[in-house]
Amino acid sequence: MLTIGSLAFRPPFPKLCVPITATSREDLQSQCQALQHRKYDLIEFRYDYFGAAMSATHVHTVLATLRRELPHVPLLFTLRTEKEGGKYALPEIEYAKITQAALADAAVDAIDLEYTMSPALRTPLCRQAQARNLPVILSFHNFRETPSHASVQQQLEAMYACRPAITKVAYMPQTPQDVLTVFQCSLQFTRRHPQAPLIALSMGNLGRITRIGGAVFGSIITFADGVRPSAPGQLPADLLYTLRDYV
Ligand SMILES: O=C1C[C@@](O)(C(=O)O)C[C@@H](O)[C@@H]1O
Repeated sequence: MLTIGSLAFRPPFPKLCVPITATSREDLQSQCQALQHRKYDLIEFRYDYFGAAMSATHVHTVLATLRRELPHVPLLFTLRTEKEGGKYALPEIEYAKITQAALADAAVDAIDLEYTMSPALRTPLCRQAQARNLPVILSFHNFRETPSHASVQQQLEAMYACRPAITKVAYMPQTPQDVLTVFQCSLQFTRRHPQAPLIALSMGNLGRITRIGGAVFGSIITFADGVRPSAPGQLPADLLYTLRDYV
C-alpha cells in the first residue's frame, strides 16, 4: 500500500494536501503556525517560493525549521520549475542538486519530480528516492490549456511507463469540455491501471469541480489552500476537508 510518512492511502480517498508557499524563514514559521489550526492530511513544501535564497545547503536549514514547527506531518517536497508554474527560474542542474539534497534529508517523506526534466538528471534522482523508499510523484503541468483527450491519455501513459509511485497531471481548462476531458482520462487511466495511484486535476475556477469530485474518477490527492494558494482554483482547506466526507 502507498504511504507518505505516516499517511496510508487506503480509501476513503482523497487525501488533502496543503502547500506551504513561504518566501523566507520568518514566513515559513508563520505559515507553519497557521497550519497548526487547519485540517489536512499532508503538506507540500513548495521550496521554489524561496526564490534566490534557494540552494542545496539552505534546504536542510529550512527543512529543520519546518520540522521544528510541524514535527510529524507527512511532507511532500516540491521544487517546481518556472515553466511548470514555479516561482523562480533555475538551471536544470541546480534543480537536480537541490532535489538531491532534499532527498537526502530525513524530513522529506515524498518527492515531486517533473516528467519534462531530462531523463539523464531525473533517473538518478528516482533511484536515490527508491533507495530511501521514498514515493516519487511524477508530475506534469500545463498552465495554458488542456490538450485533446488523446494527448492527455498519451501523456498519462508515457508518465506511467516510468512507474512512479503516483502519476500527476494538472491542466488549465478553457471550456467545460476540458474539465470533462480530465475526468474522462482519469477514469480510463484508473480502469486500465487499477493499482496505479493518480492525481489529475483542472486548475482555475472552471476546474474547481475536479478538486471536489476528482476522487470519484480516481484522483487520490486534492490540493487546497491552507494559508496561501499555490495554484489557481484551490479551495479553502477547511471547506474541502468537510466536503470530502460527502463526495
Ligand atoms: O502540482 C501541484 C498541483 C497544483 O498545481 C494545483 O493545481 O493544485 C499545486 C501545486 O502546488 C502542486 O505541486
